[in-house]
Amino acid sequence: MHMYKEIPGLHFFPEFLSASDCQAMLDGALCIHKRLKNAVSSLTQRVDIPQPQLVQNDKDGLNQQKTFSRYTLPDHPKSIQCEVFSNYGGEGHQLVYCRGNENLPCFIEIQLPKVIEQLQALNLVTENLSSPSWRFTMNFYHHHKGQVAGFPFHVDIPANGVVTMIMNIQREATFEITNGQCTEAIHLPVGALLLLSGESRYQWKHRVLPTRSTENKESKIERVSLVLGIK
Ligand SMILES: O=C(O)CCC(=O)C(=O)O
Ligand SMILES: [Fe+2]
Repeated sequence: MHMYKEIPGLHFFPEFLSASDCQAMLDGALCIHKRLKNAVSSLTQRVDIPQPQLVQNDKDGLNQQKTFSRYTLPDHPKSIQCEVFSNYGGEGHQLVYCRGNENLPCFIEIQLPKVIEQLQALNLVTENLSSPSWRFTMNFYHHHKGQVAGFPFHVDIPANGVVTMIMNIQREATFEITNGQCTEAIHLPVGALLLLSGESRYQWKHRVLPTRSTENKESKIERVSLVLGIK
């Protein structure tokens, strides 16, 4: 594990997931993506998602007005609900949000024991996290104008939980985190887990840089990241 002493609450595990875990999770996420494409939304609406104060005045930060569509999907043996935001962080970035334990896809449920064990080892599972409520985000970054889309500077919204955990499962990326005075770039290999808690989660903002693509197919999904939030 790596810690950055100037960034309290950030824990970095470059080799948390095996190649086969990553592949299984990528297959699971792409399978859900495919089902979403063929499904009919039960609701489409505009919402205001106020961004945390720290980033509210950023001119290239996230737009607070969002449009999302809600879907119910089969995920054997249950069915799950999710909300789909196209172009969440900008063009080419699609965010799929599953709120609550009942809406966790099976492919991520089976990874939870390992994640919980890690949280316990870090002493992050305190009393109010002992029966956690999970949030799960799938980020699909598409090929857009010669690049793999990124995610501009933001602070994860409070609703996403007190600890957020990013799993990098398809392709490497550069993650950047800053508090205005200090900026750290962290290279995320495939299989990495980056855990944000405390100050790093609330007082620092982060982003993922777009990267040059090696492909040439507009709209192809080139990077998937999965984010678990616990509350
Ligand atoms: O894709 C990533 O690596 C980061 C995603 C992220 O910051 C988020 O979902 O809030
Ligand atoms: Fe984030």
